[in-house]
Amino acid sequence: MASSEAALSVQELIKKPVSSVPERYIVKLDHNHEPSPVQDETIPTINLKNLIHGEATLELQKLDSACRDWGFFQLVDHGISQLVLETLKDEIEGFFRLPLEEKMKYKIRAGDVEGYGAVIISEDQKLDWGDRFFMITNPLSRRKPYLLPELPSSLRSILELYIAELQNVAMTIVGVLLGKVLKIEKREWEVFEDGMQSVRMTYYPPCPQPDLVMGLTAHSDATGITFLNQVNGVHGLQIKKHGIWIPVNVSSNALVVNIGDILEIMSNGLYKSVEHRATVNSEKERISLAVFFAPKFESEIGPSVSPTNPPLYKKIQMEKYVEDFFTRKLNGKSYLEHMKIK
Ligand SMILES: O=C(O)CCC(=O)C(=O)O
Ligand SMILES: [Fe+2]
Repeated sequence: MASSEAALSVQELIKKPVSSVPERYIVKLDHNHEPSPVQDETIPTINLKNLIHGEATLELQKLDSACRDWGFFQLVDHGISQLVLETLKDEIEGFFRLPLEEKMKYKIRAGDVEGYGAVIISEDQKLDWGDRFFMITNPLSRRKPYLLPELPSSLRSILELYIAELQNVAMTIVGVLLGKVLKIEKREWEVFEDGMQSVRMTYYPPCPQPDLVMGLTAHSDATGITFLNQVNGVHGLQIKKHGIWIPVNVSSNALVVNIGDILEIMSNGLYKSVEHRATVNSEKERISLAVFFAPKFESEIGPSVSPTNPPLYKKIQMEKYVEDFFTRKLNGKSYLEHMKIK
């Protein structure tokens, strides 16, 4: 196997028993070894059914404070059936079990960020302990013909069903947050309808020295709102609160939802796009599926402001924003910093 291929797949790397982690994956981490009073805290739970039907006002207040204080919540009663979630799990597990040659058909091509594998910018770059598959799924015109359309058909159909259902859930939540709570005019947030949608599937193999590596480097999501499905129920996600990394424990079948940079911008800083990262463990593989929603490429993104609420962020064309973002490496919240009016 050529060295560039070895770098593409941690799953391949650990097929031969390894007792120590190769240098390229070793990173200095601020694991919180000291007990901290906030470590017992956990992200709020929001019930989608209640948000729509039941005690909507109470649930709406909970959602509003979750997005202000945490930037994260777990969503239950989201309406996505057990059957869909189980089929999705089987299909994604099956995909990562395919031989490397099969997965390499989808490998990231030079200069691109979509496809299977790691985005390698330099030879001395540290690598995450995880194999990723990232692709844009909407608008249809942006789908790379050799990615989603070429996936095994059973995986493709369940993914398409899942992302179509999530699109509705995302629209409901964006409508509640920006429309009902923040009273932003519909024309400003309906840009999420038929907007940019992308998907990242990640396979994190068990690691002999999990404290030396990172499954996914700390970052905030550049998009609007993200739905994370812990496909095989293994935990590993951590979020940064008051400078401390807090592990996120999710109930089974709940989806983790988080505010991305664009919703932080549109809410003029009221809702927080919080840094998060994925850790790995020595026993169990972990699989996650993140679906990202953002405004249409033709729209302009910027904060909704009033005379008493002056803008804290710049305005930018969505097309330009995506282009700028994809040319940078994931690095904390650096891109959002660049959008701030100083
Ligand atoms: O796998 C995870 O838990 C986190 C994934 C994530 O944050 C991302 O794909 O942006
Ligand atoms: Fe993320």
